Amino acid sequence: MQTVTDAAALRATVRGWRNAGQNVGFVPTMGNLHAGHHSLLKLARARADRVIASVFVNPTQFGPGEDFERYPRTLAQDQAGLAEAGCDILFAPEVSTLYPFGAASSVSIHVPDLTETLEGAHRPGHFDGVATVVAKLFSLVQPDLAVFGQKDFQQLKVIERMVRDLSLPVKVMSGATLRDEDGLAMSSRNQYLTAQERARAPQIYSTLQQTRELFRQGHSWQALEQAAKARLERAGFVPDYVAIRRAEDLAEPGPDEREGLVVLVAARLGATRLIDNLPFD
Ligand SMILES: Nc1ncnc2c1ncn2[C@@H]1O[C@H](COP(=O)(O)OP(=O)(O)OP(=O)(O)O)[C@@H](O)[C@H]1O
Ligand SMILES: CC(C)(CO)[C@@H](O)C(=O)[O-]
Ligand code: BAL
Repeated sequence: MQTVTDAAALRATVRGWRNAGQNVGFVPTMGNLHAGHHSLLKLARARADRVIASVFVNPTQFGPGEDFERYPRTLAQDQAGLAEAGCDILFAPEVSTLYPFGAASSVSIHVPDLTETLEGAHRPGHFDGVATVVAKLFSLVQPDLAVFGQKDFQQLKVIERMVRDLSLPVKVMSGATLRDEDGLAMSSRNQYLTAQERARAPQIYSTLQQTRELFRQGHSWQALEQAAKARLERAGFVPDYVAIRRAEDLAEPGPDEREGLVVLVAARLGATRLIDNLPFD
């Protein structure tokens, strides 16, 4: 596996592959890779002749006071894991490659509606940063398909919407959320948890599961949101939201709507903010 930092070198290699009739799969990440990322790579590998992963801690998707500085950067370890997982190129650009005019002066992509709620409401500007950097990465890598995790459910919807609205020639695919044995969704941020917090963290997933079970038994989604929030608070979390939404567009369901819903949560445990979700169908 080659590690490439230079955009022209990346383009030249991709052009060579294309001339040889090979298609390209892409897995964008912020690094500190775990089995969840590797599962996305495997999906790309199964559907593309060549696979590129990117590692880039994107400054424009972090708000003031968020963890941009302390976000774990483990490039050597990531390289080893990606090579083993059958990645052809690791693209690890400098900030100046993605933001030639500086991050603050970048062209910015705003996906309306979908980004005004949930993560977007609690992390203002976050999805502008995500949409912008993903569009830039797509432009540099020019993949035929790109794979994103369902763990970042709203992010997946935002990217699908951007790709469709801008007619980008990329097929967006998604991979299921990989979890530790006790149910905690794998995430680079889990390592911020103290041992005591780590022991409590699986209650996010058990709360999602209980919410789905009670929904299937006929409880109303409004009552279940309140119950799940209270349960998390009792367990020592500070929830930003627990929301039952339409999976398709993240809109609030109608009072009697029972199909195609998903429960999404973001909650703080000490200094760590965790997100997770569970589709009801
Ligand atoms: N547990 C997981 N299972 C499957 N995909 C995942 C998982 N965690 C992250 N991903 C996906 O991997 C891609 C890169 O995500 P990212 O590098 O932010 O990883 P992360 O571990 O979620 O980090 P963070 O803690 O910052 O959210 C995204 O498409 C994300 O949805
Ligand atoms: C898609 C992404 C790589 C853009 O920086 C990031 O938001 C992530 O890792 O999910
Ligand atoms: N995995 C989503 C990226 C972020 O939280 O910034």
